Amino acid sequence: MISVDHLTKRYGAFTALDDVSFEARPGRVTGFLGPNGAGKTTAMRVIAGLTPAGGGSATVLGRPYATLPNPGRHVGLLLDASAQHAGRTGREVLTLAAVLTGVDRRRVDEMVDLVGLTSKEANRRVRNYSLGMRQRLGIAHALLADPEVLVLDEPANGLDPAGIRWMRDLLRGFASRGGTVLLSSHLLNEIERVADDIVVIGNGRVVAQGTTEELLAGSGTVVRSTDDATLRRALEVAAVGVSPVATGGLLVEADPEAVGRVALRAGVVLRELRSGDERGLEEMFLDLTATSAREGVAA
Ligand SMILES: Nc1ncnc2c1ncn2[C@@H]1O[C@H](COP(=O)(O)OP(=O)(O)OP(=O)(O)O)[C@@H](O)[C@H]1O
Repeated sequence: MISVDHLTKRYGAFTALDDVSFEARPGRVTGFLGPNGAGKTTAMRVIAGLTPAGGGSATVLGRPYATLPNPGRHVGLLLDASAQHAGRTGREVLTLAAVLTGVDRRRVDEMVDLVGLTSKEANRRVRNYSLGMRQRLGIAHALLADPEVLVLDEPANGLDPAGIRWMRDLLRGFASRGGTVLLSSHLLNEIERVADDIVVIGNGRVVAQGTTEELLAGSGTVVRSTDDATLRRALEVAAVGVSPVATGGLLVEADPEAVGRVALRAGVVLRELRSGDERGLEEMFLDLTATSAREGVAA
């Protein structure tokens, strides 16, 4: 369990975190979303005791991280995949961490295998690792002591599609065994697929939070047909809210079955019919952070 309670953080006159409160619960993956500079890393650093809070508090397993006995055994951190000593091999990084946290060294090989690094790669110096390999090493490091809590800042960054899927399964498995996962990401679709709960942050403030289901509810149906104009008129006659999608097709405020029935009555052939969830989070994310997004500011 991670509890963040009315957290504030200022750098001079700049407010990086403004009264941020949320929880990441055991048995669940909590996705932490926000545009560049929103405050995600700052919040995670405060949670991990690396940056002092200006006000409010952050606790992990009921206590401030710094007061946990042997915190490395309880909390796996991946905050900066490039922070590992570049001159050490991956295996040395993990062995040193095992010694420091009192973990059986045999875990090192297990973790190397688990994250998909070959033995040869594990014996290579970290300075010669690709970004994806650094992330894999960082995940191995975070999991080494078999912690109850994972705090991961952009762990999918640099992973290839197979790696992203692997990490998704790994995090789901970790949570299903009762673990707590807090992960930040810009990959909205990825968060949508992996997270049970979502916290959206913009300009240092929490702008939305809830279960993924709650946040995506009511995101409607996306439909494409051979005659969108006719379908649109038929939907409007049926008093259903409908708007065009920039990339083609229509977004309809009704479930897929209702849309399919209207299309059937109108004699329109459908080419695509799906729940709007997939684009829902992106729309929500862009809407909620519109005032803080750089592109919005520049426009
Ligand atoms: N040590 C610092 N001194 C001054 N400002 C800082 C410091 N650390 C972070 N900031 C500022 O706080 C804000 C939040 O930064 P943070 O790194 O938490 O954002 P983020 O949401 O993780 O962004 P990104 O997605 O780009 O990594 C930014 O405007 C950043 O410039």
